[in-house]
Amino acid sequence: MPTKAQDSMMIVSEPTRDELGARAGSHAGRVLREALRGGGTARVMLAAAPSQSATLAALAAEAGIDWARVELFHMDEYVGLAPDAPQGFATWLTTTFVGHLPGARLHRIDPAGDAEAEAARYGELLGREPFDLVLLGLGVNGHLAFNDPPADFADPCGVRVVALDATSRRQQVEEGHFATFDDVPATAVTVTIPRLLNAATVIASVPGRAKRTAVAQTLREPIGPMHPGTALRTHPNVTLYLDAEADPR
Ligand SMILES: O=C(O)[C@H](O)[C@@H](O)[C@H](O)[C@H](O)COP(=O)(O)O
Repeated sequence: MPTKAQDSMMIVSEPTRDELGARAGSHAGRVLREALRGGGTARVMLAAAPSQSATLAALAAEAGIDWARVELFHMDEYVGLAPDAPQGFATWLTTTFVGHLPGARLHRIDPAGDAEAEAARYGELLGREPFDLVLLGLGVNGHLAFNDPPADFADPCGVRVVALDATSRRQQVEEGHFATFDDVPATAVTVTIPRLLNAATVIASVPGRAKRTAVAQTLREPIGPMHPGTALRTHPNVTLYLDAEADPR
């Protein structure tokens, strides 16, 4: 499919979710092989969500990546879940992705315990070095990680505790992760937008009809806090992978 620039963002539209994943995963594989060339390490920031499944599956199948030299982080976690709860984002990532990669290390955000202290700890761990690669999705409300609108594009903090808005919590019920709205934790630890976008390469995987409005807003609305996804247009190296259902054009 043709690609097209929107502001500085490249857009790749594929017919299906699996084709989107194959294309985004192979892009991520190229970025990682390049980052690892010369024998160093690479730092990768991950979203943990169904929209990422096809991309992560394709990336896991990529050849020539020494996962023992890749440090993996995740961008958000619910507050108050048991550390092994199936809804936990670190647990989901371990089961679907990291557990299949020999030698890969995921730095987990701990959902139990003192959330403020955990946000501070994780922020320290991330430090200020840019990520080599960020793989992210877009919420139904346009969020990046758990930065719901209005999102702070200039947050001086790297990781913080946030209240989840109703759309974000409903999305989790609609996707089948929780039985009821009240079961979805009301707060989360999230990497902030400036820290998330402090990255050499950002690959956004956004499949599905439920995301079409959020994609349209991300592409067309003025850049600003009410549409967190518009922050992607401020970054020089973002590729947005869509499937036909998500593509509003
Ligand atoms: O899961 C995460 O790590 C992030 O909180 C979130 O930003 C997510 O990537 C989008 O909400 C898309 O989520 P879905 O794939 O569930 O639609």
